[in-house]
Amino acid sequence: MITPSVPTMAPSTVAWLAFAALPLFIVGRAVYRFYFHPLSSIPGPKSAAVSSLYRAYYDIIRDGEWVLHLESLHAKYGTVVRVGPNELHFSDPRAYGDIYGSGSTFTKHPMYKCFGSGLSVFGQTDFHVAAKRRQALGPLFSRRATLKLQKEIQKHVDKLIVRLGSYESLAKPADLHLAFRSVALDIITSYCFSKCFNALDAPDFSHHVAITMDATLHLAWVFKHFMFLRGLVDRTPEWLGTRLMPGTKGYFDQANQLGGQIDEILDDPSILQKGDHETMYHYMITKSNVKAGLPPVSREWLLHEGLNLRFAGSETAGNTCTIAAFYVLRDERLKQTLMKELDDAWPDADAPMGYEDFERLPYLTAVIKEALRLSYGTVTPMPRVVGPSGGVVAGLALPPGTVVAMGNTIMHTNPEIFPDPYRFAPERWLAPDAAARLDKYLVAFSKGPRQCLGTNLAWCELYLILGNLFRKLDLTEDGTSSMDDLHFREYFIPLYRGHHLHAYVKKRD
Ligand code: HEM
Repeated sequence: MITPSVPTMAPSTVAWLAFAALPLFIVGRAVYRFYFHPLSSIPGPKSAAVSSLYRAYYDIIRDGEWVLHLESLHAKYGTVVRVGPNELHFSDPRAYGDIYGSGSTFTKHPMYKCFGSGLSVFGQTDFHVAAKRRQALGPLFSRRATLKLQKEIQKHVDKLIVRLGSYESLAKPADLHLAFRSVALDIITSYCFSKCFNALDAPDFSHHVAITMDATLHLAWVFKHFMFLRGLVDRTPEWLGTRLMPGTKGYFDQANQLGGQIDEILDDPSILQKGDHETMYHYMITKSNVKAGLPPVSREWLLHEGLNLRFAGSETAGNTCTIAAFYVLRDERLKQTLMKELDDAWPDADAPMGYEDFERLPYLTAVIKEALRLSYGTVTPMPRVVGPSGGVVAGLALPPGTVVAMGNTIMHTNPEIFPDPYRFAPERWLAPDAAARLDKYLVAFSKGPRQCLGTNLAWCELYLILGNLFRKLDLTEDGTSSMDDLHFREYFIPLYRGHHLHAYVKKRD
């Protein structure tokens, strides 16, 4: 039988055709996105509607300037802006509850994988898996567990005060920003792993993990837009990775330190019984994991969880303390009011004063709330994806798959909720109706099913650090800080561009 010959094309012809079709595809897709996409009626910049490179430009080339740019977009286009081909950003406060609130079933966007801890609670995009993992790890961060481990936290706060106190005789200012990051790092590592990083021991608080974080985070935005690079780095041997991208050194250092501990525990889980207190390992290996119906724990999963807890728990708390100290030290009246409240409530500074005692102090509480408001928690609007049956945000019906977000910065600087929003004013939290009126708009820990898992621990830490600091030390800003120092690059958390806050220190009785 004779088979009819099928005309074939030379590979070079196929390549040429594909090459010629590419511009057609790009133009065709741009026309679709601009004129026919379900979001085409939503206002926004034309280039954002046609390509996600618009956002990449602000993230990577402009070095974390997206949030700054968002403000101008809302000023120009209104309360809802199309900021990407399939993405909307909102500034209407009602949107926050719809996107993140307790009734929301929107999932986290896959971009969360860019941080390299995709197996952790934080990195879980699937709603149900995340809920199970939160259930397993949650008890470690309950209020009861935090109160029980308060002594552990206090130990590191005491060390912070001693280390800062030593600057009195050195007659030079202390770098408070690094000091706060260091104490937060020590608290979180000893709380979660029972193995402290001892960052407070580093000369001038210059622990390499606290310092290298900025470089590591910069890479996250490169990975976010070019996710294949994340996979490549994860498979690259450390010696090559750190040579090609020196910014990954901090990540590898932490992964090695934590990985060593994980290996020891996986080799012999019985060593967990010898520890001083319960850690994330107790909850993930031996306790609720099984009950929650989660798969057996792996080395990689423990590593991702550990790296994430370290990150989530240290930079955020450190930044909040920096913002509190920055504003308190610039305003003598505010500083004296805070110190007087602490002196009256705690006349003998050698007597114990715990978390629950500090919680009863209205001015300190107001200072912390105001510091949370102006440090924002996360500054990148946290992207969520509308589920298969569609959704409604601030009254707007949205098709399945739409990416939606509303940044904490936008909420916290809304002048109708917080008049004169860039002024640090603890008094706004002291009005009789403030709790009912304002608390719901303080979203530094986010809201709903994916809100911060470490909220109790964070509050405890903030009370103990700031309460002890302003009761036991008299700090005077060294005269080198200015408001410009608070300009930040937005890399999920704020990375402050300016000079670190420094202060001269005197001990108080
Ligand atoms: C002042 C301190 C803190 C602030 C302002 C803060 C803020 C936040 C915010 C805004 C989120 C939501 C992120 C998102 O959805 O993309 C979050 C999530 C999270 N935080 Fe915190 N956080 C703080 C401290 C802590 C501490 C001490 C821990 C404990 C180790 C912690 C653990 C977590 C975890 C595990 C998540 C992920 C929750 C999930 O995805 O379901 N955070 N945090």
